[in-house]
Amino acid sequence: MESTKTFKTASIHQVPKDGSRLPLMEAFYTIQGEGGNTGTAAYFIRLGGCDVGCHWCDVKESWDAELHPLTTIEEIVEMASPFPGKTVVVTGGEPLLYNLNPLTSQLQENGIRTMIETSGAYPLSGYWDWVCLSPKKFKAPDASVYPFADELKVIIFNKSDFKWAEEHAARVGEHTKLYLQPEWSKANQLMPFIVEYVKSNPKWRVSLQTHKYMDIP
Ligand SMILES: C[S@@+](CC[C@H](N)C(=O)[O-])C[C@H]1O[C@@H](n2cnc3c(N)ncnc32)[C@H](O)[C@@H]1O
Ligand SMILES: Nc1nc2[nH]cc(C(=O)O)c2c(=O)[nH]1
Ligand code: SF4
Ligand SMILES: [Mg+2]
Repeated sequence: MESTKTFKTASIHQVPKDGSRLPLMEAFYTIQGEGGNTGTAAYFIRLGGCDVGCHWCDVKESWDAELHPLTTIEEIVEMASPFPGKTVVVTGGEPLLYNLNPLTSQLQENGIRTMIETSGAYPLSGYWDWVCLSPKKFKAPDASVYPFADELKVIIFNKSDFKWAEEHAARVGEHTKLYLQPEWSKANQLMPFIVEYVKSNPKWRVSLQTHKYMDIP
């Protein structure tokens, strides 16, 4: 089964507020590499557009929404439907820039579980089976998003980030799974500190970007 697809459409656009078309950067069937669902098959839908500006972002090509073709949600759902994993991860870019209600309701109507990767910088839209909240210093999460987080995944870039991680952990629900994930370019250097932190603070778990070690998308 083909796992990637390229698109050709106009590039300058305004994303409609009704969520009927979304700027699609790429979509691919792979293994969820991070967080609580690591190791499970999922179809990733990567939407273009992000104004958070993390200097270590591993997908800066996503930031400019206008580079990514507006695609109807019918087309997106049709592309996702054949894959046996029956799970979609909506990511970006920052997917909460957009109204995700129509996309997620159509996915769920087609028997597909819906998961999101978000910084939480904007209020939640969409109907979700799993919410991964990954807060950022550069644009704090909207307060309304914390209660919906199934997992909190904090990126550790330097040692002061552990304290910052605890501030966010204090804001999520008691059933939210807590993950510390090393920033990729500093992972080797940071791992010993993350390991010691989790050993001393066992409410946290380690999350690695396992897809990068597996050399898959
Ligand atoms: C590219 S972001 C897109 C979704 C959303 N904008 C967000 O930040 O959650 C997907 C995930 O990758 C993480 N991530 C991005 N760059 C990373 C890096 N250099 N090292 C480790 N994790 C990274 C983010 O924190 C987020 O959990
Ligand atoms: N395999 C794989 N797992 C992922 N988990 C979160 C990702 C993301 O970029 O949102 C991601 C990704 O890009 N690839
Ligand atoms: S919020 Fe996500 S997509 Fe946006 S810059 Fe940060 S890591 Fe990249
Ligand atoms: Mg990624």
